[in-house]
Amino acid sequence: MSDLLITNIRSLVGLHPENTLLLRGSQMQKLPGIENAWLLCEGGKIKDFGSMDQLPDHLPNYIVTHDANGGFVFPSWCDSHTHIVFAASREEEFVMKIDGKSYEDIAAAGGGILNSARKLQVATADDLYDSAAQRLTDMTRQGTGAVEIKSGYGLSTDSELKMLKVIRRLKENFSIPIKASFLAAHAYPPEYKNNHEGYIKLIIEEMLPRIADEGLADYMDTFCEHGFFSVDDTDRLLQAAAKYGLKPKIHANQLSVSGGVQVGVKHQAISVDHLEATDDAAIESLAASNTIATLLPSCSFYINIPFANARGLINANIPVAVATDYNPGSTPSGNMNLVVSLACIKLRMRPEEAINAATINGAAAMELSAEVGSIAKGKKANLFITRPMSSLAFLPYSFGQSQIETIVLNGKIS
Ligand SMILES: N=CN[C@@H](CCC(=O)O)C(=O)O
Ligand SMILES: [Zn+2]
Repeated sequence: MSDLLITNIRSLVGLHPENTLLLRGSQMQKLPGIENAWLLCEGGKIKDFGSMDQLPDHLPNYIVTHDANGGFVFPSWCDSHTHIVFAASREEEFVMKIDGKSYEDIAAAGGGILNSARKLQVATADDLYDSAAQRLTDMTRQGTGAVEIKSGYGLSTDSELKMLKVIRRLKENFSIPIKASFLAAHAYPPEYKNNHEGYIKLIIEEMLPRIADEGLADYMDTFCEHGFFSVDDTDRLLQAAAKYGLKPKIHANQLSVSGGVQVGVKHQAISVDHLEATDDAAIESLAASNTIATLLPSCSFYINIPFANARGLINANIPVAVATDYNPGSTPSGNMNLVVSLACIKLRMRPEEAINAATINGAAAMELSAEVGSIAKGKKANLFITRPMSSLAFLPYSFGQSQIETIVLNGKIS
């Protein structure tokens, strides 16, 4: 692996001290950096960095030099909430939404998650792998360097295992860190419409042991929402998952105040995600915990639901992450640059806060912040270099347009 020296960096961004693994509340305002910098990658890791007036003059000649030419260098985005394994797009629902149907109307009409499940159940593992690999490649080209991927469109033992095995193949074939979450509790399949207990039992007694046995998941997820999985269902599922060492990362308070935040906190969830409908009780419960609030502003944008109360969460000293929620129904986009812009525009996060939420806190929401999410010696050299920009704020300001010029993964220009 040839080593890489990046020179003439206008600003090297995200230099948190090596022991910083998570930023809470007001800590998120700080995004330390070095102006006019260089950065050296060795063996796939960040070896050293400094200011251009202290550039080491005797570097071995096997080092490849890349002139950033006044661009900024950022740690890669860490996208901690995605559903990128799916069989087909759902643009017919997009048109229904334009015609005024809500997310719940579409789900009640057999669309939504059940629509994706029907298509996934008949798809081959190879086709699922190929389309997910294409999505993941596109995401890395847009600056993402670590990702979490959920099951949840299988809704049967065989199909959930099929999805998780596709995620395992992605882990094997991509060089970026990938975490897998088990989300069979995403919707009740039609055959269990009137037998919720039967489906919960199927998850607990049949799916979980097999998934744990084959080491197919890192986390347990549930869609804790009225009309989907109740607080009691979630409580039982998270308790069962804990027996197999699967920590929770759950969907909570997306469409209504569901109690999902509190049940997640009760089970020491790594993160509770969505929170578009969060109330004071949810904020209080998070403030007294180590659980991360992961906000998904491109989902709010796309399905026209309220944006999460990021300011309330940050003011309560809660760690906030942002992620894409890339899925075929509520968010058909894996673009973290857009997420960061929406975090500023719609969640009223300052650029520094939004960038921290999309890097170090996103990494923490996958328990990866010792490895990625900031520029620190010894961390994986997953970064991107922008075009020359007038300031840091130009990145989210220029929404919908990518400023990224060069991607570096494992210390190599890719
Ligand atoms: N809300 C639950 N799951 C996804 C949407 C899934 C779908 O509509 O296919 C989400 O995070 O938005
Ligand atoms: Zn989701």
